[in-house]
Amino acid sequence: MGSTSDWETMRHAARVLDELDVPHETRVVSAHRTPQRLYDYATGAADRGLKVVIAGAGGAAHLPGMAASMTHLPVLGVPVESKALKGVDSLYSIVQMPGGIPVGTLAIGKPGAINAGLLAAAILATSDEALAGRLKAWRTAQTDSVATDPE
Ligand SMILES: Nc1c(C(=O)O)ncn1[C@@H]1O[C@H](COP(=O)(O)O)[C@@H](O)[C@H]1O
Repeated sequence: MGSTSDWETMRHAARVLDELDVPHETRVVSAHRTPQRLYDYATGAADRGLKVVIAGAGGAAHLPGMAASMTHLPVLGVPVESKALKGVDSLYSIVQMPGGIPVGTLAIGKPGAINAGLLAAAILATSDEALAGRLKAWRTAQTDSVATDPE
């Protein structure tokens, strides 16, 4: 994520990964404030064994796109809700990538972070049957938790 202030949003992605028992790491890396850290992180990600990158940032959210430009790993972008423009700026910054460098862009804020965790797990589950089973169980539990009556 681009800032420690994004953690309130991005912790929901980490929580989902915890629930699915998917090993992961969390880092603050900013294209703007720590460009060398971003370069080192993105160019070294695949060699370190990472399989998917979730990048959350707000405002002029260049982090996901810049990360995607420096790794062939799938990059999922989460637009963090900004104060001034409610995250529409973040969304547009992340989603409008030029053809050739994809970022899989999720919804603004908490739902996007949750879904980034689930989508990362789904990507990993294509080559991990045990994880696929845990993902199915997670979805079943969610279905079972939805009340039929609003009261
Ligand atoms: N969008 C980016 C990038 C980046 O794209 O590299 N680095 C920081 N930021 C964003 O700036 C917002 C405000 O950050 P502060 O709260 O630290 O001032 C955060 O949402 C962060 O993601």
